[in-house]
Amino acid sequence: PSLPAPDVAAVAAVHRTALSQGAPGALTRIDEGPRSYHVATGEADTAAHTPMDTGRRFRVGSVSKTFTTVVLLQLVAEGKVDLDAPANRYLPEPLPDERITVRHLLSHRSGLYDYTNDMFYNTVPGFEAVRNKVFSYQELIDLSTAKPLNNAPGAAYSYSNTNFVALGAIIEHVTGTPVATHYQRRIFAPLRLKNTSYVHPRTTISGTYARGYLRQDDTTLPLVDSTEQTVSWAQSAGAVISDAKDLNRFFSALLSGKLLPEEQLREMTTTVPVTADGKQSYGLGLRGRTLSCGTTVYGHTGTVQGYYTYAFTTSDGRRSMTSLANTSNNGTVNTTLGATLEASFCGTDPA
Ligand SMILES: CC1(C)S[C@@H]2[C@H](NC(=O)CCCC[C@H](NC(=O)C[NH3+])C(=O)[O-])C(=O)N2[C@H]1C(=O)[O-]
Repeated sequence: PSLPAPDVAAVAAVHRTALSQGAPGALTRIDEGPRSYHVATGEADTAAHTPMDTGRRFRVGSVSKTFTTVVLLQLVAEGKVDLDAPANRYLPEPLPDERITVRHLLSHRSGLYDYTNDMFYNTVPGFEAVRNKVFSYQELIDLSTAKPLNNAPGAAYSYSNTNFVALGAIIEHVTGTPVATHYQRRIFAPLRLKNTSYVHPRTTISGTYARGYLRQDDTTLPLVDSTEQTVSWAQSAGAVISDAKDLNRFFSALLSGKLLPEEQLREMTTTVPVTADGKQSYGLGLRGRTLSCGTTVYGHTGTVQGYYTYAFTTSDGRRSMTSLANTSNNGTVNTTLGATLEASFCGTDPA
């Protein structure tokens, strides 16, 4: 069944609302076959007053988790990793509970505590303390395992960056190759994602990009330019840089079966509800969202200092949308930006 045409006017209205709530700028790009729709609002750089445009790169935050999942599931398809084996079989140092499996990590059911809860409790001081730091995977895992598990392995969904740091460690330990190389060889190059990179621990973004602006906890204070950072606190859980065209191409290729064999794609898209209304779900490194028009889209969201991202596609990969607002620590903006999904896939004014 064909989808209603995207409501570009409604996307622009969502952007205007996000700006009224504190975002310096926003962009949305929708791709469907040869057609693409572009909406850019506000500024990419508030000092230079550079207008936002949809071709700018940005930090994608936890959308990186889907890239990490693709690499891991390709290793599963190659017989190098067993989804239901203990994660400790593939790690250089053991997690505290042998019952944690690779699948638990991919589906946020391990119970591993999320160290960013403490790291960023005070938003700007926490960010400033780590923005130029370089962590090893083990240092981040140790921060997590200093705290008890949130739940027994497999007993509940509890989102944790630690899971995807551990998955990065597994990829590197099993293959002896850095995740950056896997991303490049397995995803970026084959899909010709020319504006997508993993440059950890370099702090700068090359090419043309949107600057990111972090709101302070005291919201009466000015935004903090958070563009340059190592993102070493996240790495395989959040350090990819991309743009809207590449993310649309990535999610479209993924859901249309170009990156994973059928069996692994089915594992990835087998989702479990994570909200009471059942409209939001999580599979393996992949979010599902069922929209008001009944369409379910698959992708991921991202929150990294200065950048909110939504990147989703239809179950057949035919229509993809990426939206960015270049601010963060502003939940109102994040929720507002999510309304581009309704406008892009249901073609209606968001309620
Ligand atoms: C589950 C999420 C929302 S959080 C997770 C990951 N991002 C982070 O863990 C960063 C958390 C601190 C970000 C910071 N906030 C504070 O410091 C608050 N004190 C800000 O807003 O820039 C990501 O990305 N994921 C999002 C996701 O998957 O959508």
